[in-house]
Amino acid sequence: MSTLSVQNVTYKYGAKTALDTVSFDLEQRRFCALLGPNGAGKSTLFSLLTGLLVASEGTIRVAGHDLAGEPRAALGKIGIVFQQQTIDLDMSVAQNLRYFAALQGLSGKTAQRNIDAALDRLAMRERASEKARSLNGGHRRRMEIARALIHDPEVLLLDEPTVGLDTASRQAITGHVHDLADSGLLVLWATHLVDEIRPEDDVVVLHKGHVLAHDTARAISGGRSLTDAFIAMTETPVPSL
Ligand SMILES: Nc1ncnc2c1ncn2[C@@H]1O[C@H](COP(=O)(O)OP(=O)(O)OP(=O)(O)O)[C@@H](O)[C@H]1O
Repeated sequence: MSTLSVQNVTYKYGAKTALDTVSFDLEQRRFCALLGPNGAGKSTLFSLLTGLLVASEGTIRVAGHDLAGEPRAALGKIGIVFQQQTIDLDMSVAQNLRYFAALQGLSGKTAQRNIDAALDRLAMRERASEKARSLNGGHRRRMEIARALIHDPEVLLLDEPTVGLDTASRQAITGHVHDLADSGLLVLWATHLVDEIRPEDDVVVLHKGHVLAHDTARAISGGRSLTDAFIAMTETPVPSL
């Protein structure tokens, strides 16, 4: 059984088809880049995976749970880091996480244990008492990733999580998230930046609502750089929508 299964998913904004019969299966303990240029459909797919939008056609299963039929069970297995920052700058790191834990129905010792574990996974425990406002952009992002792990999900979704960060912060975050995948999570990382992807990572190439390729970055590159392979692929005409 796949940890995340997307089968023949189609989504239309009115007459505009944003995703057209998109299918892929992903396993746990993998880092998968959802790679696509602007307008490819990445955000639309994330909105479907998190239940913000409902697919016109097709099925999504998370850890064996059908998103349409068992939304609570399916969504309970997902952690999400949105592209836009969603933290309270006037609260401390720990307060931000405690608030989120409460929303997840966690309290007391269980909440504290999960918060400590999540902060440890992002090397953020020593920052717990600091106000979020005092953190730089990279540490704020790490706090948001820790927050997405509090309820112990199996799938971690990140929507272009390094936008606006400097090179050192980007490298730190891509490193930490690869470590999370190595420790057992399935990571789906939406990006249009090929330098965030390692040769052994999975890549789903999305373009104009179609999956053009799904393989390891090394296989997709085929001896070229991933950048050259991506450009060649996304210049290839696909069925017009
Ligand atoms: N609310 C909307 N109404 C109509 N069309 C939309 C809407 N939102 C997105 N689209 C269209 O759907 C397609 C996919 O958009 P989407 O935002 O999912 O792509 P993306 O890969 O996330 O792009 P970006 O990297 O720019 O965020 C695009 O053609 C976009 O113009």
